[in-house]
Amino acid sequence: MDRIRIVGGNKLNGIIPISGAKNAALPLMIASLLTDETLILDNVPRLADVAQLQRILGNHGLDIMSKGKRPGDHEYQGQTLHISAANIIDTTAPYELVSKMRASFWVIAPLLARMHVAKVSLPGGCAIGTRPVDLLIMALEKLGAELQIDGGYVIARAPGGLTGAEIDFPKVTVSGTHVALMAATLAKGTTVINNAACEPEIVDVADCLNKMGAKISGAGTPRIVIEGVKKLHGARHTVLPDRIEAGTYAMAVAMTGGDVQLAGARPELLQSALDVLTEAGATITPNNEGIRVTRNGAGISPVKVTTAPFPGFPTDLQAQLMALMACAKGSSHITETIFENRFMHVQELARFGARISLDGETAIIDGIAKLRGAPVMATDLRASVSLVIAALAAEGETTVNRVYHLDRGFERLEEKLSACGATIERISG
Ligand SMILES: CC(=O)N[C@H]1[C@@H](OP(=O)(O)OP(=O)(O)OC[C@H]2O[C@@H](n3ccc(=O)[nH]c3=O)[C@H](O)[C@@H]2O)O[C@H](CO)[C@@H](O)[C@@H]1O
Ligand SMILES: C=C(OP(=O)(O)O)C(=O)O
Repeated sequence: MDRIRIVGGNKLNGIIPISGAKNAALPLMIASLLTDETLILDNVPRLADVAQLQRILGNHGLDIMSKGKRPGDHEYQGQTLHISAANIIDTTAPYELVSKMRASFWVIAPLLARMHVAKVSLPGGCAIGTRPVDLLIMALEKLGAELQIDGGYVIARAPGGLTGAEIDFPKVTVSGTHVALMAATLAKGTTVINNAACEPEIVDVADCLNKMGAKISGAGTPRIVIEGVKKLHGARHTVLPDRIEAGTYAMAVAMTGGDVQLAGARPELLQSALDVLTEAGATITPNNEGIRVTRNGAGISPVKVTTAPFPGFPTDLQAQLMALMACAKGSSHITETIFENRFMHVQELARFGARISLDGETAIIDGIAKLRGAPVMATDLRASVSLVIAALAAEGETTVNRVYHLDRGFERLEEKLSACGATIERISG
């Protein structure tokens, strides 16, 4: 199993190119199931989750062609995928494939919408809470599907096709919104999604679906209206930049000090995180090429932050902020409201000497002057990268074990950080 070795203490200086967003690329790839024509996706990140979804889509009978680099392409340019679901030969998504990645469960929506039948294993994904799918099932039932759970599979049928309906989510759910949105595009009549997630990745998927001929309005607001159409067609779409990757590197710079340009990052996608970083003492300068992050001299100030659905502070940056606050001059409070068990990084950060206590859904972090490197274990995707951030600023050497979690969501992490002066290497095997 690969490990990452980091020797801390170097400031980060240089340019970090921001990749396409994992959490948009995955549902966009899944949306290709809705049409028998080719969907072309540009700026798809090279990630383990993307490769896994390619396997899942391949199992349904999709042809996926990945275009290689062309002269003049930037070394970090994302890949272009040509995905064709001309023939769906299998409407089952098996446990062996789906259990590795939560988003793969979402294939249930386009399969039901187009094929009127789907059998999909209950999902896996990051161990950050119980993560039920009751609201996804509720949304599909509202659209007229019959669902039952048998042997760990959700078996869904809609013999006459789906029918538009009013879907009221009792809580904001990204997965629920993606599923309802995709299913409703081919339903008969109009669907209204109330209390929809407003995350930029939802907007990106809705934009792509509209290019494919869907009739969606209101994406990015809590009320999305979808007028069902008979058929969708092919389209070409560029995956939006990864706001979580951008926020992660911004926190790394705030932690180590230095001056880094996050090339291609879009500030409006992570304004709440940028505001918190400014409060913590980093200087954030949006510019034409992305976002410049600097911290020179000044220490890190403590903050009080509560995670919330977009445009609030993202849960996917909570662990990284906690690593940063481990070195703040004072006591910080971070409250996690989205997932009930997203504090697995606390015990690992403690190995660096961080002083963190938990009180229900709030972590209290008493900053210390210096963390010390240690062997640590990656537990989930964002927790893993919080350990990398801590290690970059810690005195001495850190080994991060189980880095396959990182590979799910961070493209070429070691290359991007070492290009900015970090001492970081992957140890294979
Ligand atoms: C691949 C992807 O895009 N993953 C993101 C997505 O996860 P995901 O789509 O799984 O997150 P949701 O927004 O659906 O979950 C939010 C909350 O709703 C609960 N819930 C959800 C569905 C359901 O049927 N019942 C239910 O109770 C969840 O347990 C959680 O407590 O949004 C999360 C919240 O921004 C992010 O942390 C993940 O990175
Ligand atoms: C929790 C995450 O991913 P997933 O929903 O795929 O588990 C994440 O991207 O931080």
